[in-house]
Amino acid sequence: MKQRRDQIFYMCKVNNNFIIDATFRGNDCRFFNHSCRPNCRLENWQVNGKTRLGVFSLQGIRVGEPLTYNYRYMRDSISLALCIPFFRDVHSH
Ligand SMILES: C[S@@+](CC[C@H](N)C(=O)[O-])C[C@H]1O[C@@H](n2cnc3c(N)ncnc32)[C@H](O)[C@@H]1O
Repeated sequence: MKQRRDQIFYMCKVNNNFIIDATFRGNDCRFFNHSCRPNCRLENWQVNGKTRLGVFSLQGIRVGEPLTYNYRYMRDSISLALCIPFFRDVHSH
């Protein structure tokens, strides 16, 4: 993927041993964008020994408003991932 220089990245790192790759297939969660001031949060649960991810809203969300959570890591922009204050308003949706 790095070699193809894909601009849109659909990887979600659950932990050091588990990465979900939704590049070619996935549910609607693959379309959540990053924000330093997100309207949702991602939770990692262990249910009957299996890892489950859940996305929960943090506030009321209007129809048409982009759904976001804090990726904490993004391949293509360290500043966006770390939510450095100077860049925060520039990059956040
Ligand atoms: C999991 S996808 C999110 C859905 C994607 N926006 C789409 O239209 O399919 C992650 C990619 O979306 C883009 N993206 C996500 N959040 C962004 C943001 N706050 N600002 C700019 N691009 C963002 C980046 O290209 C990133 O690699």
